[in-house]
Amino acid sequence: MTQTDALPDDAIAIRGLRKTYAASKKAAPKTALDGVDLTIPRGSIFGLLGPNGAGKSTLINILAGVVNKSEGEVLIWGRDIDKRPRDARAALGVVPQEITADVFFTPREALEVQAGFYGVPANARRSDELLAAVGLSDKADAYVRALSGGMKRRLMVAKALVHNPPILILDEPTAGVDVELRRQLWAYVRRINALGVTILLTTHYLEEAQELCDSIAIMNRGRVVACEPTPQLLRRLDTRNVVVTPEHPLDGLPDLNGFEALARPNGAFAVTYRKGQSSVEQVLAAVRAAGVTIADITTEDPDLEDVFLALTYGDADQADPTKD
Ligand SMILES: Nc1ncnc2c1ncn2[C@@H]1O[C@H](COP(=O)(O)OP(=O)(O)OP(=O)(O)O)[C@@H](O)[C@H]1O
Repeated sequence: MTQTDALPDDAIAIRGLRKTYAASKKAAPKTALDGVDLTIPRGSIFGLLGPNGAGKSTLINILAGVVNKSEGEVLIWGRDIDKRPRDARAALGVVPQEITADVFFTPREALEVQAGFYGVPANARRSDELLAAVGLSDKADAYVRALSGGMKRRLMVAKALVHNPPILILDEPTAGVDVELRRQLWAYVRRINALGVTILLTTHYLEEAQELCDSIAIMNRGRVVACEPTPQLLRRLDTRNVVVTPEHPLDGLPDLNGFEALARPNGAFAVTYRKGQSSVEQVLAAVRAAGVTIADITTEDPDLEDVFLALTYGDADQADPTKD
């Protein structure tokens, strides 16, 4: 980060981003990003969610300079990746998905080598500070091969920060990590964010996005289908389903005086109501008023998964994005 740049409001600003991978002998051209607009505010922990094939890796790889975009504008820390590619990339630290361990180095050496690679002068290096930030001070001189999986991941985070980038990208940081380790890693991500680093993370785990991120964008089939502050997204969850199994099979779905019924297997139907506005009692009254004798009822609280599915798979006419 150079001192002369004013702090931008947006850590990353993306407009009209498109990417079509060229056809190969075996495959037709593939549009991975289909007009993405995304703004990641400075200082945030921003989550990018989406099913396999949604375009998350393509987007991250364009930011990292590994994949060329087809169209659109990308500013990283206010720097256009077409006009100032080196400056733009210098503002990023990227932690890749796979653990890459430097088995012959100690964590401190690994950070020094990485700093050398980025041309960080010796007097500006802060290996010890970074090791402390990720909780590896007491392992500074251990062999990396002796570190646990979680420690190696934390070392990778420290390595991505050696050139003091204002933005850290974490690609699936906790894939395959157990719950305890996941929580530990989240704590380190929060700590780094508190030090002023903007975080962009991709994840398949809704729980992770919900816990960690102040804003969440959901991608599907190369587009952003939702982008909201996390509490706003969670407010969409202010609903509950009542699942009713009628005593006798119905000819069709009952008319429930304003409530909508959706068919469920085995002759049951579900009614969704907003918790603040109605109650189970009102739903059941409408069901009885429609002449339905109730054999059984259950209630369900939807979670982020339901919002996610509704947003990403809601359009039944579209092909499943996970099937190429
Ligand atoms: N090098 C490539 N050549 C051709 N098509 C590609 C290439 N890389 C990705 N794609 C296609 O682009 C689409 C988006 O893939 P991408 O990897 O960006 O999605 P993703 O959201 O990161 O998925 P995942 O969570 O599985 O990593 C997919 O249909 C994928 O098959």
